[in-house]
Amino acid sequence: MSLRIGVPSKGRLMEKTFGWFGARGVTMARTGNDREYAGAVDGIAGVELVLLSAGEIPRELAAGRIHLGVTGSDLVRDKLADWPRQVVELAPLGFGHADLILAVPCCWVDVETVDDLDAAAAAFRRSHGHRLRIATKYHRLVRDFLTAQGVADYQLVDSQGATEGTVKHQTAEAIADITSSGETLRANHLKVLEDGMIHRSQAVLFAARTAPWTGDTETLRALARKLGLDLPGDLVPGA
Ligand SMILES: Nc1ncnc2c1ncn2[C@@H]1O[C@H](COP(=O)(O)OP(=O)(O)OP(=O)(O)O)[C@@H](O)[C@H]1O
Ligand SMILES: O=P(O)(O)OC[C@H]1O[C@H](OP(=O)(O)OP(=O)(O)O)[C@H](O)[C@@H]1O
Repeated sequence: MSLRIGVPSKGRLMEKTFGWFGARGVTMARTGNDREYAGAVDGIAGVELVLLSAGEIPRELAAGRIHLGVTGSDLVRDKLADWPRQVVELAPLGFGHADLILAVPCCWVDVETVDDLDAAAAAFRRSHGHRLRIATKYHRLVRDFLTAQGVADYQLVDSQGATEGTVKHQTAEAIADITSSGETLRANHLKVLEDGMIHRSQAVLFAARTAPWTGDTETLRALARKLGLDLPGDLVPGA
């Protein structure tokens, strides 16, 4: 058996993950040609690198097909129901920062807070005959946030990309999406609600509660020592 660790297969998340492990004596690299999703780990025995889409890592952890995985804290919370039952956060990695926010058109001068949005949503339904539409790919996080704020008079519209454009294209009235520099929001004439912060995300090293740890306990202990991590007592009995 080997301990399988899932890492984003491309872009900044992959490079920064390689950097984080490399700084702790665990060298990760892609192998083969540019398009081949194969990887290798040096500096510790018994660890297998699995290159995956960041969005699929939560599901692979929950299924126990990988033991450890690096992905955004937003993706784990959105893709897994009751995520703390399925995975454990071993370490925040200090990169991949992005805020999941709720935003409305800048020209909605009376809407600055979630309460204002609630009032606007009720008025919108009365005048348009259908619920105000919020475009997002983060369905679970947005629903949970709005439920906690007592907002119910809306509908979610699925948007898997270019979400800020949905308002201009009239497929939604508001959006919930990731922002980092704020450039895309500004360019699309959208403003973040004052209390519209849904989740502050960053890349996190997660461990799967359901992975078959038996046989990999030694490797896990050695890796945790190398990375300077404390393992939660209930993750692997005896580790
Ligand atoms: N500016 C940003 N834009 C989008 N995602 C960002 C940004 N900054 C950090 N992130 C984080 O990166 C992660 C998304 O990564 P990525 O887009 O590679 O995933 P993905 O959608 O699964 O990719 P793909 O399916 O194309 O492989 C999320 O956790 C997100 O919070
Ligand atoms: O605040 P900013 O620095 O402008 O970044 C935010 C934008 O970046 C992401 O989009 P991405 O480029 O990943 O494309 P997408 O629209 O396909 O998700 C995100 O969905 C926002 O649209």
